[in-house]
Amino acid sequence: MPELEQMKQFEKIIVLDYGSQYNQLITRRIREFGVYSELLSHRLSAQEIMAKGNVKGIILSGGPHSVYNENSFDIDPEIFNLGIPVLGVCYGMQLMTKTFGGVVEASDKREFGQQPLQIKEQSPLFKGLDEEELVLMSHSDRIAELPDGFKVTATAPHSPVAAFESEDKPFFGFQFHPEVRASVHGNDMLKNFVFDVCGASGDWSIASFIDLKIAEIRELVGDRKVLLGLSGGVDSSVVGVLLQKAIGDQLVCIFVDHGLLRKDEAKQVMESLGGKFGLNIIPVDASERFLSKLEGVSDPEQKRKIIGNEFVYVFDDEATKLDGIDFLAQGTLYTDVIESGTETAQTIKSHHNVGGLPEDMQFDLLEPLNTLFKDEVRAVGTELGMPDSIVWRQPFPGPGLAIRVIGEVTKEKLEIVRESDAILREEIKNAGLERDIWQYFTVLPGFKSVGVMGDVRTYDYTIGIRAVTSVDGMTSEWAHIPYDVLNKISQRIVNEVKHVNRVVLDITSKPPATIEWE
Ligand SMILES: Nc1ncnc2c1ncn2[C@@H]1O[C@H](COP(=O)(O)OP(=O)(O)OP(=O)(O)O)[C@@H](O)[C@H]1O
Ligand SMILES: O=c1[nH]c(=O)c2[nH+]cn([C@@H]3O[C@H](COP(=O)(O)O)[C@@H](O)[C@H]3O)c2[nH]1
Ligand SMILES: NC(=O)CC[C@H](N)C(=O)O
Ligand SMILES: [Mg+2]
Repeated sequence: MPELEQMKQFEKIIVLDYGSQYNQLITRRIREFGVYSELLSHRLSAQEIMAKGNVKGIILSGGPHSVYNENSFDIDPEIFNLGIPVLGVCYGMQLMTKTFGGVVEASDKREFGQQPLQIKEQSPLFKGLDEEELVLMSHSDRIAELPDGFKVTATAPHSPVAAFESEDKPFFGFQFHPEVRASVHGNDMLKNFVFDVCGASGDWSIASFIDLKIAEIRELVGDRKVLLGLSGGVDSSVVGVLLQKAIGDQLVCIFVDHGLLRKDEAKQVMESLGGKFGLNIIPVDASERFLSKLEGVSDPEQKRKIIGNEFVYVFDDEATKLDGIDFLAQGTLYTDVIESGTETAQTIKSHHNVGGLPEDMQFDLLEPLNTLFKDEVRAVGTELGMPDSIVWRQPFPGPGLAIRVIGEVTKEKLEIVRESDAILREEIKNAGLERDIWQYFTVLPGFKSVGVMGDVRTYDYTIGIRAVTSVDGMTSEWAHIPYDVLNKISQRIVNEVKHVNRVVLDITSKPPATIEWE
């Protein structure tokens, strides 16, 4: 997307990415304070950072590496000559230590989990806090020698240097992670950095995000045409309404029925988004195409890549018919990007819309939400005037039921998942739990077991129930559905869905599991 003059005026806190699991949390915490924040590659030079405009502060994230190893991620030292405050978190602090001539070494006492932090010195970052605070530690290196001109401001049981700062420059380091909830007052420390040290005033909001994106989209697209992959889910629907505001009838939406949708989904999407919002939607029935490509394939990553590719080929075909489409818009979120793997983060699973895209794609991508998390997208939708019935829909992954039939996908197995999922959804709705549970669905693990029905031996499939609570899909807990509701769901599935004789409940959080089974 083009960098607009308008964007340059907003105050910014830049987070440099050293590969931590939590680094994206730093940016969203700061955005929650009403200050724009963006996660950028640690390879950026001081000059490239300044080109973003109105940079108020820089945060160096944590990361899995050790600064004393060869080829560990480095920093442009000029960043420390910009006159801008810098906060290093964990790896970031250790990198600062190394840059200023201190010593970092492997510690014989590793620290993982909540630890008491003893605040030893006045520091603007600890304003309003107690002398002892609980913080989350996750490291195995320690600062053995302070760099010149730095002083220790806090200690922890195994970290004599748990926080430090420069005596005369606005440079700070935390060995702990202030961005996670387990650091009880971590948010206050970040706020102190952003407002008191960096002097931000808080000029950012969801409304300004929308205005800015609309301006960016207009500038980029001009009078050309955009094709949006519209699934009826929250993300692409919000992109649809945003694009319609920005470029009106230069937008065409394609809704693909890949044969992997939930019961009645196609009908509902056309009614709710085509009707009320007047989005120009072309439905495409591509089920035979997808199902034949998936035949005989059981590896989850391969399935995801086939589906991602096929989506784009369908979009290509439709674009050829329409003539003159330059952009493919998608409702990609930050979660999709990070889980698909980045320069610094591992691939957890290739989301069809990111890691599953073919290399020979004809379009330029337009993904206005790709720095946001699901709850932020919901706030954008509400701000755009979209109803709760769309904004609060549970997420449904693009690869659909294909990643809920474990292993090879067949029509028979899809039907079992589809029918059992419809029962689950109906009963969750009847119990009034729709808004309490973030996502809920059934999976078919693919093995058979023995049962007895009406005195007859059965040898049939098991259905798994997966229901989770979450804020943004990055982490989740299993939802505690009342036993009587579970009982009803189980009875109905075994009675009403052919070839199922057993129902089990998935009681793992994410991590260590993920929400979907593939
Ligand atoms: N059936 C489909 N037809 C067209 N595009 C699709 C379809 N399924 C997914 N996509 C595209 O892939 C993107 C990613 O899918 P994803 O499921 O993450 O988002 P969503 O469906 O918009 O929202 P939600 O997460 O609430 O389901 C969508 O935003 C959309 O652009
Ligand atoms: O559009 C999508 N394309 C995908 O390939 C995909 N894989 C997972 N998901 C959804 O992302 C959230 C996190 O899922 P996981 O914990 O399973 O990784 C959950 O909400 C999942 O449903 C996907 N969405
Ligand atoms: N979480 C981190 O940033 C860890 C940094 C470094 N690898 C350590 O173990 O100390
Ligand atoms: Mg979806």
